[in-house]
Amino acid sequence: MIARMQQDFHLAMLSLVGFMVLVCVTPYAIYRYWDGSYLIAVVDSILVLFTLMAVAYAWLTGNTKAAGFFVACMFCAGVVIVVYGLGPVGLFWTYPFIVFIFFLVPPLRALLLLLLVLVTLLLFAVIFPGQVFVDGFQLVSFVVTTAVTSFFSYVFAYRMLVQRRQLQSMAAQDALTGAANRRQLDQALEFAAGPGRRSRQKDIAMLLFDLDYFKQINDSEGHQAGDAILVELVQLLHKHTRISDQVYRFGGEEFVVLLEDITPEEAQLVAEKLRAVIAEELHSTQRAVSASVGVAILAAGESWEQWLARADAALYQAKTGGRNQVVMAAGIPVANKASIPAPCS
Ligand SMILES: Nc1nc2c(ncn2[C@@H]2O[C@H](COP(=O)(O)OP(=O)(O)OP(=O)(O)O)[C@@H](O)[C@H]2O)c(=O)[nH]1
Repeated sequence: MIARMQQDFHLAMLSLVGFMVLVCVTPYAIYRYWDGSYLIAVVDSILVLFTLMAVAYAWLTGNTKAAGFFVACMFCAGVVIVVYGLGPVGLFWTYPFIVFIFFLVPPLRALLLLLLVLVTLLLFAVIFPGQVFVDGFQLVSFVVTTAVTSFFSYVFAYRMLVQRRQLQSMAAQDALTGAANRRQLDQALEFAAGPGRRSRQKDIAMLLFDLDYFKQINDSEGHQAGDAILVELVQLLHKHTRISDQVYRFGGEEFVVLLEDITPEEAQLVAEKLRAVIAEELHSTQRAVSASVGVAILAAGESWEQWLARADAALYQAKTGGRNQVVMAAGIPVANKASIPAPCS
């Protein structure tokens, strides 16, 4: 449970808001029943109940966006009713509400919802004079203090969002090429070979690329020229694959492309196409650059380590067979055996 919250920021925030609502609002709901303020008591109870239901929904489905938006909208309606019902005393609830809402939805959406609440409260003030605000001075003080609180909450939430996105991309991407990094690859392979994916209709293919004689480019043209080749290679791989096909840096000058929902024949055609594109379009300042490719289709019951080892063995064969070629790994799923094309080179 803790691990899941550590991984999912929105789920953690939603759970925290749920906990705070339970602890802070429940005593008020009980007090309001005892006090005879039934409208507020019912509103408080609904807030607590529906917030807990939304948190449970987020935990069960993982859909924290919908749950957060639902709770935020409910809070908006709740705070308007509470302020209307309690009058000036209810205004105090607006401040924790402002902070809560920035934990639940993206900053701009939170700001728009807050604006909606403020406009509604001001309309109430016009339609029912004296019900929500004691006098004009209180109204102006309220508008200024909520505007300042909302603005600084927005700036803080926006900054957090930008930094979180930067951190996420740093943790997931290779800094040089922009390809997904090794950690992402390990997770993707583990997921692909895991029980959830076993029931898919078509196969999943791993294409393992290794540039040929790359050390010579580094040695003769410098490390920067080598870096530029790696960047260009990833651009080519992205350009000539589907958006859903992921490109990963396996390490050094080795890259993996995962092709989902594909047959072995199609995987071989794609690998061959990519090899040809690299041989034609990838150049250092002094020479053409080629790549060797090992292709492995995930076999039934196979672990991702075994799958990777087969792709690596096929790549080794491509290297020893003369480089600049594609080799299909042995051990392809029994169901597809009849349609396996012969190794091409
Ligand atoms: N420029 C650059 N070079 C890198 C990077 N990572 C690994 N390398 C280099 O890639 C080269 C890999 O060399 P080798 O493993 O000998 O392979 P190769 O020269 O490509 O030869 P074959 O793979 O056998 O065709 C080494 O010189 C590494 O220093 C990188 O991020 N940038």
